[in-house]
Amino acid sequence: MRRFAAAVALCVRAAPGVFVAHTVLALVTSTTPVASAWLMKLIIDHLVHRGAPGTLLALTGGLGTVGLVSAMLPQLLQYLRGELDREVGLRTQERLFTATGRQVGLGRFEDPHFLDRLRLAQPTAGMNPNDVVAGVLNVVRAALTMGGFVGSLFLLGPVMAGLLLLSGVPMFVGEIHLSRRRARMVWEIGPVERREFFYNDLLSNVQAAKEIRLFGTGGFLRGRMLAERRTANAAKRTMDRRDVAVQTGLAALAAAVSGTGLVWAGMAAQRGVLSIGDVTIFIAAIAGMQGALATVAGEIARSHQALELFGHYLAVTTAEPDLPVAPAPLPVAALRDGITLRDVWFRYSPQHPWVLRGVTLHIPRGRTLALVGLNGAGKSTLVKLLCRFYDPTKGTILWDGVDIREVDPAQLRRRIGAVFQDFMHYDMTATENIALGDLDALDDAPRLRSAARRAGVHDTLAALPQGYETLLSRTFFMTSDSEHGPLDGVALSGGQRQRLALARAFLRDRCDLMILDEPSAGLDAAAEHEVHSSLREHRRGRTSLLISHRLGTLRDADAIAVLDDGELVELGDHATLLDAAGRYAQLFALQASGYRDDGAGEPAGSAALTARERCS
Ligand SMILES: Nc1ncnc2c1ncn2[C@@H]1O[C@H](COP(=O)(O)OP(=O)(O)OP(=O)(O)O)[C@@H](O)[C@H]1O
Repeated sequence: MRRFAAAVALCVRAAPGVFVAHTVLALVTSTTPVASAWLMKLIIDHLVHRGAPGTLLALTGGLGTVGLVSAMLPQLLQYLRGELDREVGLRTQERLFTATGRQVGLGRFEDPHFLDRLRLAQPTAGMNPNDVVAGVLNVVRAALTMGGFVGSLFLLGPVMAGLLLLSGVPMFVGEIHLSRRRARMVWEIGPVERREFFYNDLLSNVQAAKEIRLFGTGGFLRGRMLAERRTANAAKRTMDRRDVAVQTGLAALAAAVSGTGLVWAGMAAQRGVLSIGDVTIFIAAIAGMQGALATVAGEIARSHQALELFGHYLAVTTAEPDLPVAPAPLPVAALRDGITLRDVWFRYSPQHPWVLRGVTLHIPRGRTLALVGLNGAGKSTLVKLLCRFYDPTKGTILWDGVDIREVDPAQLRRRIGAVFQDFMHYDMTATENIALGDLDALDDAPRLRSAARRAGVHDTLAALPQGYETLLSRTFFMTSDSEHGPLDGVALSGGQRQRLALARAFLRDRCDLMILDEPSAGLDAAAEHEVHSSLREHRRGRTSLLISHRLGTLRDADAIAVLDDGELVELGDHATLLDAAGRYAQLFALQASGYRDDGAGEPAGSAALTARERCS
């Protein structure tokens, strides 16, 4: 009932006028079969008893009107139902994605159960709260029709009417059983269908197309996709067979009951207990009631299934935030002192190993801290904690002494600019790709251009066919030009995309903390130099966290923190760390040896003094 009430509320809010019109018309249509059956009986009895011609005219006129109404209403109802589906679908989609957007962190997007529910809860996957309401409305309509016929039958043969009603009981039980099993099957094959979609997406995705062609993995992936489809099909086939068995049994029962009814009516007419008109309405009533019973049972089953799907929607839209939000969050003021990590321990879940182990670190305001470490050392994880995509498992992160769990996450993030290692490229125009860093700049061309200039991508963008308005994707057409037809978008190179991501981050130049996780990994040597000079300029006097495996680009950072398997093992500036002859010095010497022209690579364990002499 709670789910049903929520579905009705959603439909009413989405399109109140259409909802009322649809409901009223649907109820009116339920009365037409009974009305025409009675009019038919009256006409036949009238003809048999040779009644007055005026009455006959009125009765036939009435029957004609009812016929006209029942011929026209279904089309109107169908249109209203379509309109309601569209409006309710739109609102459902809006509420669903507003709710997922309210999730504070990333945890839910790594929870397969949540993702299964999210898929089932989407109108595009067939879930529409209107199905729940329309189903219940159809039940009411069929029940009204049935009520009319039951009344008629009770007048003619109460025993027969009782028998017919009783035959409805196994129908309900059977249909509800089927709908329960179907809902369970839909839930069980959810992960299978999501995997199928994953392979499907891979096989139609330009990024994956290169490797798939080169490694010749198309057949393998296609096989995997089809295997998932077969698994889903097998589950559906089992369900359909069960459906056929139950429905056939129910249909046989219905036929037996109506056959018995007809035999009884024929014999009663022979004995003179029923008139010819009575027999006519009896036949219409039996057929109408059987139809209505089947409709009621079928619609109850469908509504039950729609309610189950709507349950997933409610579960997603009312899901608790994955990270707790303070009831009265503190405002996040501009950074005055700095950001502190105090004994931070983190693992992605209790089943995962520790990724950060007791990290204590201070990033003073206006300074640049560089993070160094081998692959998997925990650098990007630390960044995600700073942005509060996850909370530390133990320990705290303080923004000017305030635990970031106490502040509004959206406010905190407005104070942070970032280029992530796995930065995004959007299949949108160049303007939009940059402006997504700060939507206030969407119509501010000088700001967008200045950010692009600093990221060294302005000349590339300005030279595109439509300049900054060029679509940076080959997946869609640009808007059609009536003379030349649809225009192709443009694909940027990897390095150009990275510069675009940098421009997006530069747009937030007023932010308090700039995080750059491998900002130049895809750039050529000249571009890297250019971008790092620009970054150095941009960082001046700002608080920043810089991650790079190219240690040469970090040497002018105010401090360098070395993470090893989640532990902070060294902290100091470039010179101090080289003198310390530890992990950093080893890594630096190893990397620098690759640039020497005597061809001798520096072995990993060599003395750091040599490294300092040669590299600093
Ligand atoms: N979402 C996640 N769920 C579970 N484990 C994760 C997740 N993201 C990262 N990890 C694990 O956490 C560890 C640290 O990963 P992280 O990305 O922080 O390393 P990193 O130092 O940035 O490495 P790289 O230099 O390769 O970018 C790795 O062992 C990784 O497998």
